Amino acid sequence: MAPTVLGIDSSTQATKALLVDAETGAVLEERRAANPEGTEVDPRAWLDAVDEAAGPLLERAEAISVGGQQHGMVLLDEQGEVVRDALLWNDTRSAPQAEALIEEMGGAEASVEEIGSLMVASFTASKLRWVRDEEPDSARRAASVLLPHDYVSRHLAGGGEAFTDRGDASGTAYYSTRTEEWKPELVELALGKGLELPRLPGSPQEIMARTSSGAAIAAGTGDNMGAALGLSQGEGDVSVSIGTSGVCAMVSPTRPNDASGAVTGFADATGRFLPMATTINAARILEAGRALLSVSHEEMAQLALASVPGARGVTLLPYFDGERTPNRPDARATLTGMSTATTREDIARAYVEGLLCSLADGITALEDRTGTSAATITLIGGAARSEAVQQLAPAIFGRAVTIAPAAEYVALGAARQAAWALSGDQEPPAWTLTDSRTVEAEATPEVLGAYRELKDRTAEWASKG
Ligand SMILES: Nc1ncnc2c1ncn2[C@@H]1O[C@H](COP(=O)(O)OP(=O)(O)O)[C@@H](O)[C@H]1O
Ligand SMILES: O=C(CO)[C@@H](O)[C@H](O)COP(=O)(O)O
Repeated sequence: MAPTVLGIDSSTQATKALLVDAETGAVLEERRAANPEGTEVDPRAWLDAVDEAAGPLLERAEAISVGGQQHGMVLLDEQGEVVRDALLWNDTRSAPQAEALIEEMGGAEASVEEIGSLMVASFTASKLRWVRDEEPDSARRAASVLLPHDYVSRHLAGGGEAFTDRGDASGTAYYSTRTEEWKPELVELALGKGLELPRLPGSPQEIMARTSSGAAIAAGTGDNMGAALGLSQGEGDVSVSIGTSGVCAMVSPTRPNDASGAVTGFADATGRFLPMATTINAARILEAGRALLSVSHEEMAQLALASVPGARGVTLLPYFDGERTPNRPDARATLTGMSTATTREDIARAYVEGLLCSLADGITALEDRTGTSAATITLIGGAARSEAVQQLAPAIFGRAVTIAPAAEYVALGAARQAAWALSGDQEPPAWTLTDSRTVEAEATPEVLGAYRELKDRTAEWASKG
């Protein structure tokens, strides 16, 4: 019988666990548990969630791996106890600290040279600087810093030395994607003192630890790197994930280099790179629309599809919770173009179009900055289940879109990494995705045009204060 492996996704809204056949990638069982709301979270809640979701499956797995939301700052003291709540990727309070660090590093180009990306409030280093500035007691007590997936992996190993991987490390802003090493001097720059950092693997398929019952634990990775593995993406393939965050990611053989900050230059979990354009607002745009209209997901989709392209002049710039791409941490959403004839259908349509236009800008930025046209574009994530998103994406992106069958691709990617560690092979196991379908539609460039016009106009307002 083929061995079974366990892939875990500790993402912003939930922890998901998949028990998977290591040879074929077939999902044998799936469980989930909710993670706490908010951008500042007690990380011990993720351990309860992983116990609930993955606990009953652990004994059946020969290898395990954890994908997790990127960038979150988990600060621990000398005894390994939590110093303060984790600040998550979507917590924008450290925006001034990110600006200060860019300046201290020598400017935008120097930031990209050192860490592969332009520093923003999402990155762990800017959160460390915020702690230095605002909570000197926490800074004094802190002895080590972990990412969410490292913290969960260490729990499954029953404690001991923490470990991570190059993919998730590349989102900290104290790791060099050029030399593939930690940059402890950047931790010191950010926090005013050094911290212990998790061990990095020698190879992507290294077994980093074992559970108490002897199952191998792989290095794990950031959730977006996990999704690329779960989709078995090749070079030039683009995934568009619509979860809490909106992520356009392309697997690339070359180290990205974008000082504008539109595209971050992360590493992937296999030895390649994963340039990404990431938004803070994504699935929750539709949640906000649903709340406003008091409808279910399905009704929201049907309302949106009952309107017309451009929502009869209504345009949404969906920066509800501040935004990261473009870098407008203090922004709020703007809805324009309403008349007394505007209907519920038009509002629903504007919300779906606003979401898709922000992702279309992400795809354009990725293609521009990498100089590579997307070979394929695959939609994944919770809100990719929306019928309206599926039908309107090809019109707004102006090209064919692949709809992957609804599945937890981050957890599947973690399972693939676990199977890889178990086999010790040079390459991850070849798992094939079945049941993907391609959707096409007539392009509606005028919708993206209206969105971009509003985006430019509000940038002017922002710069005028
Ligand atoms: N049919 C649907 N239509 C629109 N949004 C949906 C649908 N099903 C789930 N979602 C949204 O997907 C989001 C969760 O997506 P997911 O990719 O699991 O997020 P994360 O990985 O950030 O925890 C939730 O905000 C939920 O409302
Ligand atoms: O900050 C980023 C990527 O840089 C986010 O994509 C987080 O990794 C959270 O992802 P989800 O929970 O939305 O999947």
